[in-house]
Amino acid sequence: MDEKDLGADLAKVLIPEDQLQAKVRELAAQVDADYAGKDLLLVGVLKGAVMIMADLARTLHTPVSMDWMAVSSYGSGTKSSGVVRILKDLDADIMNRHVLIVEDIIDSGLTLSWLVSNLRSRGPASLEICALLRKPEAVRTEVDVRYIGFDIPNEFVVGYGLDYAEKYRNLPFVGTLAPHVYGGESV
Ligand SMILES: O=P(O)(O)OC[C@H]1O[C@H](OP(=O)(O)OP(=O)(O)O)[C@H](O)[C@@H]1O
Ligand code: HPA
Ligand SMILES: [Mg+2]
Repeated sequence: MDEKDLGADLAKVLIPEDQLQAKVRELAAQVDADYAGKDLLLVGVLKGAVMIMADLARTLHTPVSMDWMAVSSYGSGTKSSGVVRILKDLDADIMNRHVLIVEDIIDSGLTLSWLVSNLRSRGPASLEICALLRKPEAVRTEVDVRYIGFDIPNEFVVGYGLDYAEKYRNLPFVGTLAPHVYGGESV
């Protein structure tokens, strides 16, 4: 799918597919350098992180294990409810393991700050974050993010894992949603 197939729902392409893939290679090179010789567990945050998790894991040379957590704070809207719920917990015990959380986006930062304190209490050997996208508001949270793909403007974005009401996750690029699709509600 490319820009010609945007239809009426998407306002514009913010990050085209080739830029996403180039960034994945950059992030993977940094992770490879930092975790050489270590036993690394990637923790993907469902469902948004599915694409970045799959692409990052495939690009890494470091052998990794992969586990998933599902938490939800957005429901079907464009605003964080502020309440984080665990929908699916990790299968793995992360005590004494090197853990890298893989996220699609840090928006308000609520999800990650909650997740970091939750996972830290389980005693990992190390705990770092890799997030593909970060919005300006996230800078205000205390979460220390080791690997960042792109800093983006404060617009609601979809594609490459990111949804609006469970749609658009399968777009291979990141785009902004036309305001009429979500009723012009501010993000
Ligand atoms: O920084 P925050 O404001 O907390 O927002 C970021 C989180 O919100 C989205 O998840 P969502 O709850 O929509 O679940 P999903 O990944 O299944 O779409 C996104 O995937 C992040 O996990
Ligand atoms: O901009 C966004 N798009 C999709 N999901 C999100 N979750 C937090 N922010 C966003
Ligand atoms: Mg979502």
